[in-house]
Amino acid sequence: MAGLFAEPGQARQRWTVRQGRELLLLEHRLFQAAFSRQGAQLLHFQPRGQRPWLWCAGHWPQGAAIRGGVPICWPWFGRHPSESGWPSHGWARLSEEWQLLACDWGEQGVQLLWQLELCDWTLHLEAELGETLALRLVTRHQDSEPCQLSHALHAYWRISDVSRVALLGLDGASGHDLLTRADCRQEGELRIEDGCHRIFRHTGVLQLQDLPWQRRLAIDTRGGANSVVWHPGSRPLTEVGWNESLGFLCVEAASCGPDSLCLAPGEEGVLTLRASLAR
Ligand SMILES: O=P(O)(O)OC[C@H]1O[C@@H](O)[C@H](O)[C@@H](O)[C@@H]1O
Repeated sequence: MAGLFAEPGQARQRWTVRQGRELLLLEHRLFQAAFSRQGAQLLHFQPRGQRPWLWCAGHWPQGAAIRGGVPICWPWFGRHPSESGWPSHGWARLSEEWQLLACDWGEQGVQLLWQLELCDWTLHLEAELGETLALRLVTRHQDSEPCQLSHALHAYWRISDVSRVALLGLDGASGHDLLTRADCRQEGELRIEDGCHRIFRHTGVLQLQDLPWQRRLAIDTRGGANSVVWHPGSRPLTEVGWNESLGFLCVEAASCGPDSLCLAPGEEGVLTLRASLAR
């Protein structure tokens, strides 16, 4: 996101266009942040005096999802359960139809409300940015029948080097390892050797410890059913260089797989993700 905030005297909130995407830039006394309208995706968040908390790829392919920040996976996570041609992780992160309904400034931060209406569905993303970061995704539908939903806030956390960080708070948690296709149980801290894709049936306040950067982020995945940890390891990612991919680890809040939701008419599906600097 280098250069986005470089112009002196700019407004504290403004729209700009980068790589064909409409971006909302926020310049608050406590932080800088950027959202793309596509996907209502928080791409950048940096409290003053700190390193950025979120990683984002330098190149954003046209007509595809932006890899980085906090993509919203919705209304399904991963592959669609029955439609093999439908896009991975759903439509929300591809849509440019998101509307910004509110952006309220205060001394302690900014509260934003984004909305996407799609067929019978209404999706809201509530964001509270200040010294900490909080995202809340709320799904409603108007169908007369129950609807299936899986979703994730697929955050790409920026780190010094994926081989040098540890994720704490999952000791004893069980889940499913999608790389080995076997159930798994975490013992002690989680370190990434060559890739990771585990869906834990556990949520909590996880600590992403980054010793080279002397930083520990507390990532709160409570509010969903799962914590997901993903890194591609040596598997190449389209248009992301090898060195670039060492700089993130995805730690996500989700409800997916066997923990997907079945929303009765009028029922809301809610997912939250919060982060703060651990003291
Ligand atoms: O590559 P995408 O569609 O942005 O999703 C990110 C990753 O999400 C994970 O859940 C998938 O298992 C990976 O295969 C995928 O690469």
